[in-house]
Amino acid sequence: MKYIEVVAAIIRHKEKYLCVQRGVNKYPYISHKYEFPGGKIEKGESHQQALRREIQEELLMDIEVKEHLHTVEHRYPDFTIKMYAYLCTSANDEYTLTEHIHGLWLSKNELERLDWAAADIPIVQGIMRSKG
Ligand SMILES: Nc1nc2c([nH]c(=O)n2[C@@H]2O[C@H](COP(=O)(O)OP(=O)(O)OP(=O)(O)O)[C@@H](O)[C@H]2O)c(=O)[nH]1
Repeated sequence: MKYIEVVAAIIRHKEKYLCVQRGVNKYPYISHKYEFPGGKIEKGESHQQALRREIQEELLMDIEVKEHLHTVEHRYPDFTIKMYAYLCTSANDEYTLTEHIHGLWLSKNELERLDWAAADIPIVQGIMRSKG
């Protein structure tokens, strides 16, 4: 079973969190799901470097990486991911989607409205339970 390590950015700006939607994918359980921006960690990269690179590529956005929030391991039918989620901040709410089909800023209690990738559900629940 393929095993991949992924970083995800929980980008918070003015009490809202940036959520992005994937387009069609060869795996139906990934297609059109919402997720946090990020991606695979490349060889030799720190989590912080991978996050800053991925967010620059996917959103043309500069972020500041803050604390580690959660690590989730999830087994999909065709691969397993280990995902490290970090709280990040941005100077403003502007982004340009280069890979995703939709993006939106939601407050904590609105997050559960979206159809999240299965691996993200524990992360979303953790954010919704968190204070502040
Ligand atoms: N970035 C990100 N990926 C997630 C999340 N949740 C989740 O299951 N994933 C999965 O983790 C993998 C992330 O790798 P990626 O973004 O580099 O995937 P990709 O297939 O677009 O990249 P590739 O074309 O280089 O293979 C994908 O299979 C994605 O579906 C999430 O919240 N953020």
